[in-house]
Formats: sequence, structure tokens, C-alpha cells
Amino acid sequence: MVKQADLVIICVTVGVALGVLIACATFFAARWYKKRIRLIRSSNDPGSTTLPIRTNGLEASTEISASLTSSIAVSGSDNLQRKTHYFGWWNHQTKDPVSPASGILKYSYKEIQKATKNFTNILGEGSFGTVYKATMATGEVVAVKMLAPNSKQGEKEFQTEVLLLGRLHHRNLVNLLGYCVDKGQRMLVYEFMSNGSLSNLLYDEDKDLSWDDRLQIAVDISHGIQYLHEGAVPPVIHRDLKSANILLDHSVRAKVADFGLSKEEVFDDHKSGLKGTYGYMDPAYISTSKFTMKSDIYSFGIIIFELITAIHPHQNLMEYINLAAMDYDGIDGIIETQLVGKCNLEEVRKLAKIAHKCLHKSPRKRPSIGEISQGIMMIKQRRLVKEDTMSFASSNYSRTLSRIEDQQVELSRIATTMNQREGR
Ligand SMILES: Nc1ncnc2c1ncn2[C@@H]1O[C@H](COP(=O)(O)OP(=O)(O)OP(=O)(O)O)[C@@H](O)[C@H]1O
Repeated sequence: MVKQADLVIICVTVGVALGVLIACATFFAARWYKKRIRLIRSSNDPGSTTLPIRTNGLEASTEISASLTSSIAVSGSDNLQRKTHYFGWWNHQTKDPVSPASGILKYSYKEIQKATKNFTNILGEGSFGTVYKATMATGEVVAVKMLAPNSKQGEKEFQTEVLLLGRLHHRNLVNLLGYCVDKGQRMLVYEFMSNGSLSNLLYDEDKDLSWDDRLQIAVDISHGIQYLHEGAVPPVIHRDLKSANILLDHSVRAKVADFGLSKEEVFDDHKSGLKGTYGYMDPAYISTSKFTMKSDIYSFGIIIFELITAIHPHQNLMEYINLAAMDYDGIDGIIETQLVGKCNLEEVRKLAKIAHKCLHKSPRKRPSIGEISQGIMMIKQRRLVKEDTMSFASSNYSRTLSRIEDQQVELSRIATTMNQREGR
């Protein structure tokens, strides 16, 4: 029989255990409830939902709206088009859609009108609209892209461009300085790239691009893409890499331009919803409609071959590449004539090999932008080491030569002294 005292002890123990259990349950339930409330609040406030852009040694600087990045970031499918509802908050805040935190300036129509001399100084024309050269009140020279009227596609691209570029900064991306939403017009203000586009430089008659320039341009582009793919969090896919979207500054340093400007009209298969530019488009994307970082890599491979051959992808570049791939030195036969005899063939072959890997049929087998970047840098560095070794060798040789000359002078001096003594 259980004694009464034991019964009391058992009851107290069970009671205490039950109390502790209830206290724990209440504590965890309260924490879970608080967390949920916080999550609901933040999801209702797009402005506060920001994800950091990782610097990763790639010179990123600010933050990016989560709602935007989820539509731009890597997904493997055609997210950009499907997730346009994320821009809903933009449409409800048309007064000043860009957060001041983005660090870009808002201009009035009048300011831009004055800076462009009433829109007379045209730099070029793209599917987005006309691009003007402008001198702002501060004296700064900029490029102004004016959105063509009634362009729905352009409207979306405009939003993407302002939101994304306003927060992505890298020395190899064309910097967005400001924007204008005024008098029914939408404009983007960029840093001015005085040497225009790579395609203009490659295909204009009076261009002059040395092999060194081209190698440096390849390095610059790779760094721009590396920042997008590996520096930004979440990663960003450009989707329309081509020589026309690579701009060059006064010292022929290259920057990647035209983010978020998907151009349906360039590729005439509207039904498929494919975006990009014919000739640069990854065949795997065409067959699967899945756009990945490796599709950007494919386009970059085409740009590298343009740098080597100055053959436009619309002029059977792929056929020349395939022919050249049959021999180790096949690329020698399609190097742009301007470069023949003025470039290091070994370097050209190495760069072509990297470009070839970018065009691999299977996207998975294409290298990452980090690997490509490293590969191109190695071509440059190897040359520098060679030059260093040669100059070291030649400086050693001249030092030995001058030592021999010194010794000869000394010997002849001794001989003269001895002769003089003997003569005395
Ligand atoms: N930041 C800039 N600085 C100097 N010139 C520029 C700048 N941006 C664009 N341009 C000039 O304007 C032209 C048109 O540019 P835009 O980006 O609108 O079109 P695109 O890229 O050539 O073609 P598409 O938009 O059809 O792909 C370019 O070829 C270039 O010469």
C-alpha cells in the first residue's frame, strides 16, 4: 500500500512537472507568435525588405529590394516576365518611386531638356529609345536614354533598370546616375562612355583596337559579369549580353550596360516569350526556355570570339568558330586581319580556348564566370612574368657587359702604368 506521504510527494512532483511543461509551451508559443507577426509586417512593407549586396571584393556598395531581386535573381526560368506584379508598389508610388537610399538623383524634364540642348545631341538609337549626350548644370557630361512613348515593354524595363542599377555599383558596370519621370516622359541618366559601344568600335571602318585593348576588354567584361553572378546577393543574370551592350570609356576600359532591358522585338519569336538577341542566345535556352547564368556565359563566349575575329554573330560567326575548332591553330585563320602580325598567337589561342568552353552545348559543362575571369587574367599575367624575366635577363646582361668594360679599362690602365715604368 502506498503511504499518504508518498502520495503527496508523487502529486507534488507531477504538479511541478506539469507546471514546467505548461510554462515552456507558453514561452515557445509566445516566441513563435512574435516571429510570425514580425514576418507578416515585413512582407507588407516592401521598402523595408532589403537584402544586402555582398561586396565579395567586387566593389558592391548598397542594398537591393528583395521584391525586385526575386524577379531578377537566378531562378532557371523566365521569372522576369512572370513576376511583374512585384512592381505593384512602384505603380502606387509614382510620385517618387526610387528610394533616396538608392543614391541616384531625380531630375526634372526641364533640367534634362536644358542639358541635352532640347534633345538635339543624339548619341544613338536603341530598342528602348533614343540616347542623348547631355551636360548637366554641374558640368558633368552624361548620357540620357529616353523611353520611347507607348512602349509597355520599355516601361517595365525602365523600372527594372532604375531599381536594379540604382543599387548595383561596380567599375565594370555602366553607372546609373539618375532618372526622370516628368511630363509623361521617362528617362535614365548614365555615366557617359565616350568611346561608345564595343560593336561600334569593332565594326566601324576607322576603329583601332590593339590586341592589348581587346584582352583588357575581355578582362573588364568578365569582372562586370563576375560581380553580377558572384558578387551580388542574390545573383543577377544579365540576359542580353552582346557587343552592343558593352560600352567603353575614354581609356577604352569596358563596362557592361543595359540591365533588365529584355528585348522581345529583337528575337521575332514572340509566342515563345524568349528574350535576348539572336546570335548571342544560348541554344539550350531556346530549346528549354530556361535561362541560367550559363546562358550569360554562352553570350560572353560569342563576345570573346567577336573580339578576336571582328565577325558579327549575324555574319555566320558560329560557322567560322566551328571550322576553326577543327585544328589546334585553327583560330589563326580567322583572326581579324588588322591583328595579324600584331598579336601574340599563343595568347589568342588560349583566349579562343576559353571562349570555346563558354559555348559548350551542355550549360553545366561551361565554366563559371570566376573560372573564366581567372583564365583570362592568367593570359595577361603570364605575359607580364615573361616580360619581367626578359627585362631581368637583359638588365643582368648589360650589368655583366659594363663590368667587363670596367675591367678592360682597369687592365689597360695597369698596362699603361707598367709600360711607363719600363720606359723610365
Ligand atoms: N552611357 C552611354 N554613353 C555613351 N553612349 C551611349 C551610352 N549608352 C548608350 N550609348 C550609345 O547609344 C547607342 C544606343 O544605345 P542603347 O543601349 O539604347 O541601344 P543598343 O544597346 O545599341 O541596342 P538595343 O537597345 O536594341 O539592344 C549605343 O550604341 C551607344 O552608341
